[in-house]
Amino acid sequence: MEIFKTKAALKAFLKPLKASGKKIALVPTMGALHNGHISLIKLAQQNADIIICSIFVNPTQFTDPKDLEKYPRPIEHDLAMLADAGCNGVFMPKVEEMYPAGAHEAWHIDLGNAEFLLEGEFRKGHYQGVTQIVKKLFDAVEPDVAMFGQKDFQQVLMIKNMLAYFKLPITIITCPIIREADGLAMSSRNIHLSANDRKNSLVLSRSLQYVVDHFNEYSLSELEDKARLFYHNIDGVELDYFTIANGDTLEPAKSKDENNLVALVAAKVGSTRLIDNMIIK
Ligand SMILES: Nc1ncnc2c1ncn2[C@@H]1O[C@H](COP(=O)(O)OP(=O)(O)OP(=O)(O)O)[C@@H](O)[C@H]1O
Ligand SMILES: CC(C)(CO)[C@@H](O)C(=O)[O-]
Ligand code: BAL
Repeated sequence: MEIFKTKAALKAFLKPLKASGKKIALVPTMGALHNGHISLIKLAQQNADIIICSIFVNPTQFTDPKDLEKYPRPIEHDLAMLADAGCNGVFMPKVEEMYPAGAHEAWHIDLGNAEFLLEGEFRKGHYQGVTQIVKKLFDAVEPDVAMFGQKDFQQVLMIKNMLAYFKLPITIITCPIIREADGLAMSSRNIHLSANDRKNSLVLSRSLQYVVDHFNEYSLSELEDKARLFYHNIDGVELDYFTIANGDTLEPAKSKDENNLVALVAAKVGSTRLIDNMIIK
């Protein structure tokens, strides 16, 4: 497995591979890898010949400086996991490589109204930062396909909108959420959960599963009310939102007859903010 710290070195590696017709997949990550990330690598291997994983904790998408500072960075462990999974190359640039003029580089594109909903409401500007770095990663790799996890449901929508904005010829593949045996969605931030937080964290997947399982029994607002009740009286858990939304627009669902419905949740468990979702239909 090759390791690249500069765009130039990465491009030099990819050039002959592209010339010989190899299909390239990019798996963008912020590191602190777990089996959710490895599932993206495995799916990439089914869809391309050469897999590049990027590891970059992107400062411009963090709205909370403490969150950025304490983001886990176990790089040796990450490299071992990627080598084991058969990843071909790892791109791990420094901040200066991606933002030569500094991490305050200007960027603003129209991502549509969904930018301002849900995560966009709680992490203002987050998706401008995400699309800014993903565009830079796409420019560096020029992949045929790129893999993203459904766990960041809104992120996938925003990246597709960014692709449409720049008319980039890249196929986005959305990968299912990988969960711990008890239902908690794997996430790099789970490492921050105390033993008590870890127990409390199950409320996210349980409330989502409740809505999926009882979808035919109640109205949309009853389902949301019942799901939100799961969060009442749990010490140390603070619900940001629980919503049943249209999966294309992320606007609150108006009718149970809509085709593409998804339940999405974000909650603070102890001092760790977690997100999760389940597709209803
Ligand atoms: N449990 C999971 N199942 C499938 N894909 C996942 C999972 N967790 C993360 N991913 C995907 O991996 C990619 C990289 O995500 P990232 O490095 O931010 O990891 P993360 O675990 O989501 O961390 P965070 O704690 O920042 O949410 C994203 O496309 C994300 O959606
Ligand atoms: C896509 C991404 C790597 C951009 O920094 C990040 O938002 C993530 O890990 O989901
Ligand atoms: N996985 C999404 C990246 C973030 O939380 O900033």
